[in-house]
Amino acid sequence: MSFADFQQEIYVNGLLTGALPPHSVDPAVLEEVARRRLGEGPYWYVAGSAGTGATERANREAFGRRRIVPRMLVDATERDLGVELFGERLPAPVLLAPVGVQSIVHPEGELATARAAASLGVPSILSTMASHTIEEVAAAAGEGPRWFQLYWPHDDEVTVSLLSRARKAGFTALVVTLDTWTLGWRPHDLDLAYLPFLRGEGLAIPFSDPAFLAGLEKSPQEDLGAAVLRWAPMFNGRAHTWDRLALLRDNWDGPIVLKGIQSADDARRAADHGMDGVVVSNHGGRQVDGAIASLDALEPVAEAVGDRLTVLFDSGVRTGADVLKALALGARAVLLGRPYLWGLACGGADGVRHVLRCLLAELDISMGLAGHRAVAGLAPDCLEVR
Ligand SMILES: Cc1cc2nc3c(=O)[nH]c(=O)nc-3n(C[C@H](O)[C@H](O)[C@H](O)COP(=O)(O)O)c2cc1C
Ligand SMILES: CC(C)CC(=O)C(=O)O
Repeated sequence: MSFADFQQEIYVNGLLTGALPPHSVDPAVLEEVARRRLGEGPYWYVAGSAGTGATERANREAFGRRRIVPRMLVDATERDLGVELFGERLPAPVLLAPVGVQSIVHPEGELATARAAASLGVPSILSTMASHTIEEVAAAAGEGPRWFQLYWPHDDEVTVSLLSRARKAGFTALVVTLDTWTLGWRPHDLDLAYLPFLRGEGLAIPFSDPAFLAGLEKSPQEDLGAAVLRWAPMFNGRAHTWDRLALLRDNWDGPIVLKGIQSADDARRAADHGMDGVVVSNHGGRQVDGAIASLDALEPVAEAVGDRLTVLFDSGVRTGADVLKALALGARAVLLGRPYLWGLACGGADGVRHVLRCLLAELDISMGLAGHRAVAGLAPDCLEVR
């Protein structure tokens, strides 16, 4: 079955039973429904971005400036969206981005997300700041591909312990997020004084970690304040430096991908330091207000290191056509962020699966209509820049 069949399934269902799709196929409508279901704090925590929102808008505008140039009389009836990442064959060039504290959106949080992604063979990247433990999420993912995202603690014993747990639980690739060593200036969260972590949410992974717990006199359940006070300075407030990557290399025997790269120079340094990949990302515009659009950063990075590193992309992907554009500009695959959270809010695992199926169906159909049989054939000349 191709991803495009989802379109036919919706029409045929409607014709035969009168049933409409369970959720809108329009990401903006889904966000609006989610907004009505969520409280102000959780909604804005997910939807919000840094400062005036200029970076978040720039992310979208950069997609708008690029236009697909469809080619005719090409037989692209049969398409293969498959892609190989670090020796693993994936059915499509899409992963679910690491998103912390998903319990503020749905009680099943990362478990639901992992189940939905696994049902389509798509990797979901588990955040260090999850509402469920590494081991619980691994069990939920079953046979599905698993990647782990590290918020890198300033405590080597805790770092090594987290890596060893993730490896033991079957996570194959490590994504190290570099752009959020301290939180960006987020006006909505500040006005609502809403930060879920300070209430102990999203801390299931450190709070179940033997090396983290060893530094506490009482368990987090007995003394939440003390546990949060141990956690906060360990994870937040100070950046690591390039020389420290050796610790991760020595303690992770799979691929390591640096997330948050926006400059070709940093991408070259990543390659020089023995990394395997980068995610060109500005964290969905949540960190540096006025930063360049992530899509504008992609082509220079891909040109600089595309032959040395696996280049992934995120920030601003909303539609299948967006995925096509990012692939054409040099990404091997893209990470989807906020849209799947809206699916999670509206329908748990089914909602996340719905969002993924819509995105992949639209990608599949857009590829065919633009005359492309495989993602490997996409290149910058498939696009025109305004
Ligand atoms: C609510 C929320 C929480 C996030 N948590 C994390 C996280 O724990 N780790 C991480 O590396 N990135 C995190 N991100 C960033 C995403 O991984 C991704 O870079 C971003 O959402 C992509 O932009 P998009 O939302 O425009 O698709 C988070 C994003 C959101 C919206
Ligand atoms: C700061 C993190 C724990 C979560 C995150 O990455 C985000 O809110 O953007």
